[in-house]
Amino acid sequence: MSQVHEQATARIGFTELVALLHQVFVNHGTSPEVAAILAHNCASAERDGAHSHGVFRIPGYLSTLASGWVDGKAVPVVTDVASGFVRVDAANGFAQPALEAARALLVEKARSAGIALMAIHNSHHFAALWPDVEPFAEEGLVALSVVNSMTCVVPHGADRPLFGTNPIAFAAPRADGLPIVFDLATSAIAHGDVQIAARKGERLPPGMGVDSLGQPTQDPKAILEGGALLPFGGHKGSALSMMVELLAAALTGGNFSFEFNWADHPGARTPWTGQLLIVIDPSKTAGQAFAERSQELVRQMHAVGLRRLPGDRRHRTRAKSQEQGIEIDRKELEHLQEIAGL
Ligand SMILES: NC(=O)C1=CN([C@@H]2O[C@H](COP(=O)(O)OP(=O)(O)OC[C@H]3O[C@@H](n4cnc5c(N)ncnc54)[C@H](OP(=O)(O)O)[C@@H]3O)[C@@H](O)[C@H]2O)C=CC1
Ligand SMILES: O=C(O)C1=NCCCC1
Repeated sequence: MSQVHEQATARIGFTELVALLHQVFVNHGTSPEVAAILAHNCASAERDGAHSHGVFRIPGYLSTLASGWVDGKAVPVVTDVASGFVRVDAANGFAQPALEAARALLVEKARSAGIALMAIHNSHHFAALWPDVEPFAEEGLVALSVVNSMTCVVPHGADRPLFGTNPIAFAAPRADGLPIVFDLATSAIAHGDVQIAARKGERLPPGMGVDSLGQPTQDPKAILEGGALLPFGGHKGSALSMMVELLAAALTGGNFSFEFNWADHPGARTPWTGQLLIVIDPSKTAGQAFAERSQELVRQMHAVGLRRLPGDRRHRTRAKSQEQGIEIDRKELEHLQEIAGL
């Protein structure tokens, strides 16, 4: 006897997913302007297969909004501090609207001075970092960004967690291709991927984290329930994570990953920290040569046998999503439609 099984996944177009998420955010307390920015960011991550920061994050966004921990209607305050320095108070809102509010000024400064820095504080970053840097490289600029998160990583040589998973993202233009972009947590694995593994009942590779007794474990639940993550690459990743705390928190006026207490806001999930962006106009130092030089570097990397550049997997997934629609868990999609009121 044949059985008809419902497909486990469905496909949705990018514009449709943005519209759906926009409605979800507005229904849960954000302004339409904030909703537009978050919906685009979250749908872009899902489109590119960056699942740890795509629609998987929606329940976290919504419980955070419901808890009152973050202001979904915050209006960022932009201060033009100096020739190469923009400061943004995100006003206890999400980081991406703060970046959007100051983007034009940052680009103008980078183009006139050759380099400009944006320091965002009082902000919540709950997303992938590459969407914050990639657009700059698409307009010929080099961009670097760091953001700190919440305490869950044991510094190399220490006994207890202190750092966040603290990602670093970099983007640079190249002559004959998409910008070179990497975006990586300084922990051995992103917290989001540990949550996804726990949900799926999968074990992690060795070297990712420790249990509540500080013993190495491959059980994601043991990491999430009283355990902690390790930095990638031992003392090297630990030093980079420390740098992220200094740049994203101490330099911006934001919280260190260990400095906020969300106990009064049950359901809150987003870290209330800071973000730093540095944007460079390479034409000021290298003329038009920079994009040619970065292209040459890629050519030589391929010549020595490299098959995958950072960003290649994402761009392949993006192309497939654009052709066939974004593949998404059917139940998750139905839930989003329900909470969007459709
Ligand atoms: N907001 C926050 O506070 C935080 C956000 N995050 C986000 O979590 C996400 C995941 O981070 P993480 O798990 O470290 O990312 P990954 O380890 O999956 O990937 C890191 C980078 O390396 C590239 N890459 C991966 N494998 C290879 C390979 N075999 N060869 C060449 N390049 C490769 C990726 O490109 P590709 O994408 O093409 O695979 C990506 O640019 C990031 O977007 C990060 O911003 C993490 C921590 C905190
Ligand atoms: O995956 C991670 O690690 C994080 N993502 C969003 C913010 C907190 C940490």
